[in-house]
Amino acid sequence: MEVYLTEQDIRHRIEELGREIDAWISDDEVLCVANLKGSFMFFADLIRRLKSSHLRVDFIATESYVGTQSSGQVRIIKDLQQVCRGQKLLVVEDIVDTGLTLSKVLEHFSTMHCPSEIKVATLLDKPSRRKVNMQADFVGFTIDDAFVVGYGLDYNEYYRNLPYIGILRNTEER
Ligand SMILES: O=P(O)(O)OC[C@H]1O[C@H](OP(=O)(O)OP(=O)(O)O)[C@H](O)[C@@H]1O
Ligand code: HPA
Ligand SMILES: [Mg+2]
Repeated sequence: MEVYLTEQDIRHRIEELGREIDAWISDDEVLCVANLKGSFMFFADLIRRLKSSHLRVDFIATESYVGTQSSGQVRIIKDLQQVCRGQKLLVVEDIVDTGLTLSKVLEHFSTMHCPSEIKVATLLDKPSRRKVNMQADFVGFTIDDAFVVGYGLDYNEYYRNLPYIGILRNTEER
């Protein structure tokens, strides 16, 4: 496995992102939402950098990938526990690739919930593979077109436990 982003690279960037996101939250109430499963590690590390005392967390889950390919059908398999009303909402993603997942998630929040403002934080952005025009507000790293795993990201559910982000060159690797 080729290492693409080390634990230290990730930690340093999250400290910077935390400061940017704190400035946006200001003194307002915020609901931070992890889109599972991929974002669980980033989410845990990011929110512990945030200083707000008006911060709550919740989780949604989506599914669309088989192997290295998006099926094109994004299913929301878990929603928030409560309706989000009149507060800032931060969606936390591990990666924006084709943009299909983020598009579905934002549409879901704007139709089923009513936050005062929505922003998106993603650890990784792969703009070369976009199928829909989507842009996150807070981006950790803009990456090239390669299938990455680790730090929450999977290939057929494996590799999520790696503490770094690696490039899976050969899908026969495991
Ligand atoms: O921009 P896209 O091309 O839609 O890809 C990005 C999404 O795909 C992955 O989720 P996946 O569907 O694999 O579920 P998982 O988080 O459980 O791995 C990843 O965690 C993002 O949520
Ligand atoms: O590069 C990726 N790696 C893992 N999961 C993903 N989901 C979308 N893109 C990726
Ligand atoms: Mg996945």
